[in-house]
Amino acid sequence: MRIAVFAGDGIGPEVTSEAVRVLQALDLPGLELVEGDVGGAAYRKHGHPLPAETLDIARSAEAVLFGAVGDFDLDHLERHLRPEQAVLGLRKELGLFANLRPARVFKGLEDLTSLRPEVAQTIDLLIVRELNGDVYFGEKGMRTLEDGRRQGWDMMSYAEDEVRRIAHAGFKAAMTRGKKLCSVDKANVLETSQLWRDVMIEVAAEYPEVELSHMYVDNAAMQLVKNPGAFDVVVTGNLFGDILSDQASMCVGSIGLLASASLAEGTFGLYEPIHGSAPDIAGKGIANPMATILSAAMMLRHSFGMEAEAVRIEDAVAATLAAGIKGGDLGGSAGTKEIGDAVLARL
Ligand SMILES: NC(=O)c1ccc[n+]([C@@H]2O[C@H](COP(=O)([O-])OP(=O)(O)OC[C@H]3O[C@@H](n4cnc5c(N)ncnc54)[C@H](O)[C@@H]3O)[C@@H](O)[C@H]2O)c1
Ligand SMILES: CC(C)[C@H](C(=O)O)[C@@H](O)C(=O)O
Ligand SMILES: [Mg+2]
Repeated sequence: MRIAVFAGDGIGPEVTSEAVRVLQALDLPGLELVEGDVGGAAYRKHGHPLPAETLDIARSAEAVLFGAVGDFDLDHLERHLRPEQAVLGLRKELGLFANLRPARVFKGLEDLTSLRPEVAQTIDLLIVRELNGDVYFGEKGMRTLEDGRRQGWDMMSYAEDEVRRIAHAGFKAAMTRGKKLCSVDKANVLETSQLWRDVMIEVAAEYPEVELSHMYVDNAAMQLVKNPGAFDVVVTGNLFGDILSDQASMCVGSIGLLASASLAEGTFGLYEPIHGSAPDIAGKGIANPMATILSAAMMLRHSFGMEAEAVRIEDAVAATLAAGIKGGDLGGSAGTKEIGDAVLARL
């Protein structure tokens, strides 16, 4: 079990080390952890946010555990040298096109979300976010017009095959859950979304048991807080999925709880919390490591087929929360390591 560990910037190393402690506590056969530099930390050391040796480590591993990247002090750099390019580069280079972001309410947190408890407790959804295309990876640029105004642009596009493979990921996920798939787009305005919708309808023919619906992203943002229990699996593009998943995190209590898996075809995957490097709380030992610990559980399930071990971790996190051990993000006072200790004790 060769796992690359890329802790990154800000709270990345703090939350990643708790997830590593959890993996080590499980006595996994042949567990080998290989660290690599990413993000601002890698830029400062190697002059690049995703050095070739880091990419090599990722390619030599069966899975990657990723913390977070981002460093506001490096925002002046050219875009290709900024810390965020590490995660974007890994997603692209490793063909990680399917990003699974589950959100459900843990027992004991119903009163702590941004929703009314009776609404919050209905949530159990999965966002399947396309991760290799959209406006993220289209041609982009900045220029000065003749009249001196600056203009920036980012090309939004999807090719049919890119939509088709994420559609299959969405339908397959729905088959393992409530058999409801809501495709979120902006087809009333965007050609990209019209193609997206057409392909979703085409692929639906291969999954007759799954009920496919379509929703515009603005309505989806509203329904996510009004009636989130109506969603089972949501499949959407890169940008919409980024935004909706942060929103979903507050519907279940905190961004410190949402894990994710970024998957290629096959079993390889990169696993990371959906949150960033949180510079405002970095170095204080107060970040919630649960999203990263839950990402490690997703890794055991998807990349190593270790369902029982994944459930053990998820149950230990749930039991920790049920015991009232919470970080500041959930109105509690437990620090990063204390939360890690509590999860370990319950393992
Ligand atoms: N995948 C990634 O590596 C990733 C994801 C998102 C943002 N970023 C980067 O992170 C940097 C900061 O971005 P941002 O502030 O917009 O988003 P963020 O997710 O880092 O933080 C948003 C807010 O949530 C809080 N928060 C986040 N994670 C938390 C945790 N585990 N426990 C408690 N509180 C937590 C932060 O303190 C902050 O107030 C930027 O450079 C951004 O580009 C990276
Ligand atoms: C850091 C950034 C590039 C990234 C994204 O937009 O995908 C982040 O917000 C995420 O959700 O993983
Ligand atoms: Mg995001």
